[in-house]
Amino acid sequence: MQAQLKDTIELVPETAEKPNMLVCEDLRKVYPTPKGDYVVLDDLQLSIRQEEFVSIIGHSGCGKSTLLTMIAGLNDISGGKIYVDHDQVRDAGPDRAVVFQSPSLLPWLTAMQNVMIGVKQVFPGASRAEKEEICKYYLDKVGLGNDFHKRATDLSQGMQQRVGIARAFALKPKVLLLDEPFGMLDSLTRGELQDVLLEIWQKEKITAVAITHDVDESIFLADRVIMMTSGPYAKIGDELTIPFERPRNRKAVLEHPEYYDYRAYLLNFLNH
Ligand SMILES: Nc1ncnc2c1ncn2[C@@H]1O[C@H](COP(=O)(O)OP(=O)(O)OP(=O)(O)O)[C@@H](O)[C@H]1O
Repeated sequence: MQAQLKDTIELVPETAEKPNMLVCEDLRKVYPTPKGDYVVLDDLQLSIRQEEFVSIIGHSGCGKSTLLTMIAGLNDISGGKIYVDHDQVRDAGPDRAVVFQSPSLLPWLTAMQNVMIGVKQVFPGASRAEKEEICKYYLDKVGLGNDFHKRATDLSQGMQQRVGIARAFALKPKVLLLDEPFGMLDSLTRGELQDVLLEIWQKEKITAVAITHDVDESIFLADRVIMMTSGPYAKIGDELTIPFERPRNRKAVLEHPEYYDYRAYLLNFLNH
């Protein structure tokens, strides 16, 4: 299989059984710099189905985080439109939860209190017991069932990122946005957290978009890998559907006869 750069990636028309959850239309981002305007993204088209898990790969600096933060409503859009569940994105909102590389927990608060901050905002009408139930449920799911009351500062980096994942899912968002979520972790912890993420995602079926530099991770997580061209004027260059059955088993994925073809296709894209 040879990776070939497509001229344009068109928006895929949605269907009744697979409606779009996230759409980027003619998206453009320009950063003003002392040397003049820098056009990071231009004419970018992307549509992601409800319950789909998409990975985004591309060279460093091509604009992946810019795209994700624009979807999150944390970064102004210079042109085009973004829709989540058919509503136009104008600023940040609880329908989009973000997991960054560093979870940025409040260090003096416990794991539970850190998750509770968002839960209080999203479920203001729920009783204290109900809110605690939500926090405990997701902390338990990420493997912190015995660590609710540990302060963030006393948690390892991997445990802190587990809290970050619990915090994001606890908001019950429509779209989960992950920006290199495991980039700072050792490979063993990284693998463990990929499994944790997929296990909860499998249950919740929240539409998810994950940026990663790791080709193997992009395949393991996603139903579709989106490849971004290098900037400036970056756009979606190609995409690859990953048809492996779910729930995914790492060993089965690695042993799948087509695994190395997919891997080679993605590496070939990145090397050109
Ligand atoms: N606030 C800003 N002002 C000016 N230029 C910026 C700003 N933020 C990002 N850039 C530039 O925009 C380009 C895209 O940055 P971005 O962080 O989105 O890329 P990326 O693909 O996520 O990179 P990486 O993979 O290294 O994290 C880079 O050239 C970066 O230097």
